[in-house]
Amino acid sequence: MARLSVNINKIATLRNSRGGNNPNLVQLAKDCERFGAQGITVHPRPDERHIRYQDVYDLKKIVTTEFNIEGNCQEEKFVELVLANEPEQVTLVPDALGQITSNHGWDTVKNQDYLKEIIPVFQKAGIRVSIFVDPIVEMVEAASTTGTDRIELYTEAYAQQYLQNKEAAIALYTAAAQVAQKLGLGINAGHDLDLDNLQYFAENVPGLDEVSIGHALITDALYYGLENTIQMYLRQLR
Ligand SMILES: CC(=O)[C@@H](O)[C@H](O)COP(=O)(O)O
Ligand SMILES: NCC(=O)COP(=O)(O)O
Repeated sequence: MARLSVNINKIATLRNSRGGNNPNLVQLAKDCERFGAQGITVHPRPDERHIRYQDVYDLKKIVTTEFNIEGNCQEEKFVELVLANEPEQVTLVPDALGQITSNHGWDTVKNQDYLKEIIPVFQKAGIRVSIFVDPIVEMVEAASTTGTDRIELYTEAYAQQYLQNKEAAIALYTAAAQVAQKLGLGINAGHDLDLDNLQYFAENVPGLDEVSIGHALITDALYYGLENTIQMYLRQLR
C-alpha cells in the first residue's frame, strides 16, 4: 500500500493570511500524523508565500512519520535548509521563481550532469532523494542514471484528463512506473491527486511507494473535517 504524505502548504497559506499563528502549523502536523498521515510534506518556496524556512526547523522537531521537503535545489538557501534539517526525504522540483505552483518535471537528459552532482550532496547526509519528473519513459530512464533513489511522477496531466477518459489518463503513468520498477527506482507521485482520482491511480501504477497530497485534501477537510478526510484518503490507497 502506498504511503500518504500530507502536504501542509495550504495550512501555512491560511496562517499567513492574517499574520498570526492560527492555524498553528506545528500542532496541525502533529494532528495529521495522529489522524493517520504517514508523512508530512512541505514545499518552502523562495518567496515564503506559505511554508516559511523557520517552519521547516519547527516541524523537524515534531514530525515522527516521514518528513519530505520539496523544493528547487538550484536555490542555495534550499540546499542549506535541507541539510540543516536532514528530513527522511528531499524531493527536487525544477520550479522557476514566481510560478503559481509546480508545473513540470526535470529534463533529466539535459540536467543529467547537474543532477548527478547535486543528488549525492543529500544522500551523503543520509537523506533519500526523489526527483520530480513527467511521465515520460525517456525522462525516467535518464533519472535512473542520475543516482536518484526515487522519482516523483507529476500527476497534474492525469488529474486533468481523468474525468474525461481515465484509461487514457493513466496510460503514461503505468508505462513510466513499469520502466521505473525495472530500473530499481522508487516511485512517488503527486500534484492534483484527490478523492475522485486517487484509487484508480494507485490501482494502475505498479510499485507506487508514496503519494503526497495537499491542495485537494485540505480543501476536502473544510467539508469533512481533517481526521475524517485523512481516513478517506487512506481508504483510497488500501
Ligand atoms: C511539487 C508539487 O507538485 C507540489 O508538491 C507543490 O508543493 C505544490 O506547491 P504549492 O502548494 O505551492 O502549489
Ligand atoms: N508533491 C505533490 C504535493 O506534495 C502536493 O501537491 P497538491 O496535492 O497540493 O497538488
